[in-house]
Amino acid sequence: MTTFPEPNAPYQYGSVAPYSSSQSRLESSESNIPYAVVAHDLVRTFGQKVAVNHLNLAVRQGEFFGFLGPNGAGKSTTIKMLVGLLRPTAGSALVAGVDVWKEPLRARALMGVLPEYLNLYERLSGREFITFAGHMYGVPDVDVRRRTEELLQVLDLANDADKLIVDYSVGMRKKVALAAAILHRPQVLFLDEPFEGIDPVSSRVIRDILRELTQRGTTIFFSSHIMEVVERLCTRVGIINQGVLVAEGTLQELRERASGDDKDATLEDIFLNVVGVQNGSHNLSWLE
Ligand SMILES: Nc1ncnc2c1ncn2[C@@H]1O[C@H](COP(=O)(O)OP(=O)(O)OP(=O)(O)O)[C@@H](O)[C@H]1O
Repeated sequence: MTTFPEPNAPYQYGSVAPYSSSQSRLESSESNIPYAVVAHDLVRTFGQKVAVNHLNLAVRQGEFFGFLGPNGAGKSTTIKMLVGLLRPTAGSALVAGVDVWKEPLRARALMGVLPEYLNLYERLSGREFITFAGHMYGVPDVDVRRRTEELLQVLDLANDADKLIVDYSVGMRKKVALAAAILHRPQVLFLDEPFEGIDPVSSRVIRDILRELTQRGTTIFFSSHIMEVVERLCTRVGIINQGVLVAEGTLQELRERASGDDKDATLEDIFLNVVGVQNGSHNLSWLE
């Protein structure tokens, strides 16, 4: 039996041992696996628009968590609040037991982030950028050099490693940003649409790297519109719609809740069901 909070129910701290510096992580009362990401009643408004509406979520260490939702649902806004890029209007966020907004530097050291819009140093080469990121995280120089070369190799960037990032393609930019996000072996990795603009070969390589990271204890929290990838990789999925977390669980749990008897329902079926999209209801009158 899981102890995850119900979607959008206020997160119960009573079910989680309080964090203390000596404990260095959150632990649930029923399981010894600590929570790696906790969103507690997160709210973000932009003027009148409520982009994220009292979102409660808890992801355990080592989970591969897929965060889904239609365009404009609030995925990126949530991720930005979780990683310290966008201050919540209300609520709090913990990463590896550290309050992201109270101890931002400590929290940032524990995470890797691939944001939606990549803000890269355009006048650095790919190799320089990855190396710079490693040094920023305090990784020893010898490890930075070895890991940078390996990452360039496996991500098929070696031949372009000395080219300036300004001349990189969309996919190359994403790969170099991913390399920079994982080089310091973060405890928690946040990826906003990591597979967008990525070719099938690199996509396979990235999937393998991400799987290996989770097998070695890294928690991955990622958003994607590519259902097959989410279905293949994720141990658990959350679906957000209009700022509200409308479903959350393993694929099996979501299938049972959203599709009833349909044991063969795909994640796409479940997603469309949960966000309330009807088949064939979007005809263009002027095409008739
Ligand atoms: N800086 C901002 N100023 C005003 N409104 C914003 C801002 N950022 C996001 N929003 C609004 O908040 C809502 C959620 O946006 P968000 O980018 O989080 O959605 P998303 O789920 O990531 O969408 P997509 O899948 O299209 O990337 C949208 O209505 C968007 O217009």
